[in-house]
Amino acid sequence: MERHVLRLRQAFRAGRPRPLRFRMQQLEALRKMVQEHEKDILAAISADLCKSEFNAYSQEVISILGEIDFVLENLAEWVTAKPVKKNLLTMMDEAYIQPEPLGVVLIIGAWNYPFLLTIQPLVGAIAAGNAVIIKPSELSENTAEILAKLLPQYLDQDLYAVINGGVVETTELLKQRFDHILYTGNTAVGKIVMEAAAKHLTPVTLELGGKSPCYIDKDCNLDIACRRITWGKFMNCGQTCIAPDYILCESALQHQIVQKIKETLKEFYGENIKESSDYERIINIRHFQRIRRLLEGQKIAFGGEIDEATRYIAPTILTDVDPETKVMQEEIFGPILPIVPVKNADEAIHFINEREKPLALYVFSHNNKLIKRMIDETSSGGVTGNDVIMHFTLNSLPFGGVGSSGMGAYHGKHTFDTFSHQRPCLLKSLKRESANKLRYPPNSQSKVDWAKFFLLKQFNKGKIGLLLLTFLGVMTAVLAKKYQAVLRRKALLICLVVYRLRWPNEQ
Ligand SMILES: NC(=O)C1=CN([C@@H]2O[C@H](COP(=O)(O)OP(=O)(O)OC[C@H]3O[C@@H](n4cnc5c(N)ncnc54)[C@H](O)[C@@H]3O)[C@@H](O)[C@H]2O)C=CC1
Ligand SMILES: CCCCCC(=O)O
Repeated sequence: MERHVLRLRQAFRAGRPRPLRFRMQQLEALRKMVQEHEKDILAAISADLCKSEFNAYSQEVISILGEIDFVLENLAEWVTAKPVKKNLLTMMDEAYIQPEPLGVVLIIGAWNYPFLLTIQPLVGAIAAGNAVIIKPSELSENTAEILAKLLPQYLDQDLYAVINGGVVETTELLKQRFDHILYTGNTAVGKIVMEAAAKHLTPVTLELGGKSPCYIDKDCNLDIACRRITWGKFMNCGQTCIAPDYILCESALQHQIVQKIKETLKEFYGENIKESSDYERIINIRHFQRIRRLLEGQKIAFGGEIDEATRYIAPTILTDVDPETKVMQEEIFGPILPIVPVKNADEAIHFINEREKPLALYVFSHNNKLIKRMIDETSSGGVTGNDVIMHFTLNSLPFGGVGSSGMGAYHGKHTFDTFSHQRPCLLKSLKRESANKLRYPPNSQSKVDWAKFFLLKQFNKGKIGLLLLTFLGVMTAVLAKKYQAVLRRKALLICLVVYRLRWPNEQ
């Protein structure tokens, strides 16, 4: 592990990933890899998740190609230094923020969208000028294998490496020093990552999980709500971090919801869901057993069929769920949809707020004020109103968690910012050294008064005042340059007179 990190750090220190042209070339090469090996990538994702190649493309590959195109279109602007507002003391200086790469960064991916959740962070890490180690999840072994095979063929091997392995290898890797770690996975491991990172004071982005609530108001378009919930809940066999984990609604709505979801499932997956090429399977036996145990003691309103041999669990809806039962105590991360009856929105807000902050919140209602109220009175990583999951697809929105659902965010420019240091730069002029006497010892009341003058907020507030002052400042500089010290004192005296007139009582 150490030699991988050392090799990348040496290449980073040599400045290799820094030039904009180089970054663009690497991103274009990454796009070329995806295009030239689309079939291999789709086959790997499909094998890992029993997923159709159509679904593998629309859920993962298309997002990566879109992300690369977006970054290539905007990167030249992102890397450019950004001038900032100045004050009177720096009026004649150069002040700006320069984004700079952090160094060698680590991306740890998860298995449920194994290509998307490793490559999307990689795009931003390359764009920001870093060297990158990727550690795909060992549970999606086919995707991990294809990444290890293809990336070195397209990207600079001294700057971008894939290290495969499970807990042992990841634990070893986490002993190394990185300049940022972006981890996607469960909250328990997120704590392990953060603990390891703390030893090196390494900043982390933790993309974790949680139980994302979905409140259905009695005043909503129930047909549309049930269609969209069905899509987001049962996509990838429920193995989506921002899938609606459970529904909160008035008890009387449950039956209609079950019926409408049942009809939608038939429309989406046909009479025999198990035979549908659009319905995936649970990733492994361990997760299959875990999810099956969540069904114990529950009232199954629809579904419930399971087949261990093929790791099939039917889309299943539970009604009148007791919040104290196991299915409501852990992230489901599977095709089980509990409905927990609440009296109204107040009770729903209370229910949500007495639990850990979720990764996503969903509210379905015709009443926009109610949606905004639920947003204002709860907290979550992100929100989609009258739909589910879709906030993930808009890369102008930072995607991430809060509290136990994670910290930090990425997507689009937010990934570039996550993997950059925003460096403040001030280039002072060597002129008007005399003005610096104000800050040099010995100090005095007069110097303090001048300091107030230059830094006093109220004075800067008035546009006229600022314009006048700028004019006087420029005049002072011009006069000082042309007529030496004599006039300079007069110019400064003029400033003082103006200041005293404007604020006669200022101490
Ligand atoms: N916020 C987000 O964007 C996403 C969050 N998730 C969350 O991830 C979870 C599902 O993924 P997991 O089963 O955790 O994926 P996983 O089992 O693949 O683990 C994720 C990564 O952590 C590593 N890992 C696992 N145990 C470890 C340990 N003890 N020490 C060091 N590294 C370890 C694995 O090698 C893997 O690379 C769910 O909670 C889901 O909500 C999943 C996808 C996206
Ligand atoms: C296509 C949506 C992918 C979202 C990543 C996740 O929630 O696991």
